[in-house]
Amino acid sequence: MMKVFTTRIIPEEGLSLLQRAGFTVTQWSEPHEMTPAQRVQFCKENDALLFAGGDKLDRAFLEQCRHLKVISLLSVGYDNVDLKAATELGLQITNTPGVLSNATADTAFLLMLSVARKAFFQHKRILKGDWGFSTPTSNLGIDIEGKTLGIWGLGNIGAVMAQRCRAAFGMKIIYCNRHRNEAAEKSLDATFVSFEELLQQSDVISVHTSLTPETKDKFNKDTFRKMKPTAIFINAARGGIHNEPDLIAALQEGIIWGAGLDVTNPEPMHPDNPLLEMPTVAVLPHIGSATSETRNAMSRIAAENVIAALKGNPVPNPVNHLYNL
Ligand SMILES: NC(=O)C1=CN([C@@H]2O[C@H](COP(=O)(O)OP(=O)(O)OC[C@H]3O[C@@H](n4cnc5c(N)ncnc54)[C@H](O)[C@@H]3O)[C@@H](O)[C@H]2O)C=CC1
Ligand SMILES: O=C(O)C(=O)CO
Repeated sequence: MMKVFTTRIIPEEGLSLLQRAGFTVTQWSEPHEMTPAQRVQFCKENDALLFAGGDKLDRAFLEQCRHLKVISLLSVGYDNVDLKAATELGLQITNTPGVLSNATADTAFLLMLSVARKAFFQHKRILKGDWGFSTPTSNLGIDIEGKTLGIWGLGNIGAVMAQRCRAAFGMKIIYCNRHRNEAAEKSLDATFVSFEELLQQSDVISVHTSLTPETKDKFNKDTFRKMKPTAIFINAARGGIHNEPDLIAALQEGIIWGAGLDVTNPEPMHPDNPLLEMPTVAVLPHIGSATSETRNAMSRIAAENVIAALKGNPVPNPVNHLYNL
């Protein structure tokens, strides 16, 4: 009987699919990470790995997994995997695209509105017993209605964020992407702009690219300086895309107005991070896709990738070919 190991407890939908397909499934159920040695051991004892969590899967680890029929990621992001090494070693890697776009875009939307209205900060004031004496000039946020949203990375999630913002707030949509997306331009009335124009014209910038050598640290001292002093920066993609010390400085010096982060660098964020005390900042602990419906759907897709690989069929969601993008 073929054996599958999952690096976290996975939702019921994916688990029961694997079991109904006749595989023996072992799950890591401890509330902490396994050691690297345990991970290698589990890999050796199984035929497929269903990988949840952002740990690095580097060449040294992958070399010990050559016998696996697939490493099925329970995520759309694959930046934690050395895809070049995996491909050279003949290891199939798969992901779970599409099903988490709505939930993740909703998280970006939640952050945008929370920053604009300083919601997390106001909540913390109440917790501290500081409801305060309200005046017509206190507790002011900013309106989102009619403002310009700049999407960096108009793929699956970026397109949903744009659609939500256009429908809810009549925002003007501009975007910068590796390729023009003419369908989205029509349906969202979106305008394709250069990265420089995106920085200069956006009231809100929402980042939805993958993390690659090209996008790493793209938001830094220099790029924040090109943004409006009233701008809000949202990142629900990967923390490595912004330079965190530069973001802190940009907010402290009033170079930009606010930031909403579902992803940080590093994760977890240290509780003493100054971002957590700033009124115009909202931080979430990487919960972009964390709804019951979405995580169930992700587990189903991840299980389908495992089942296809173990039955010798083409996997529905391969990512090996993306390593040079
Ligand atoms: N916060 C969270 O929990 C989640 C975060 N994510 C992150 O969001 C990312 C995007 O996910 P999807 O929208 O599903 O992927 P996608 O592949 O549909 O979209 C990514 C878009 O970014 C563009 N892009 C990539 N590099 C670029 C560059 N250098 N310049 C301009 N555009 C570039 C691509 O052309 C593509 O249109 C994932 O890679 C993942 O890291 C995804 C799901 C949940
Ligand atoms: O899918 C991803 O890439 C995530 O970050 C978690 O859903």
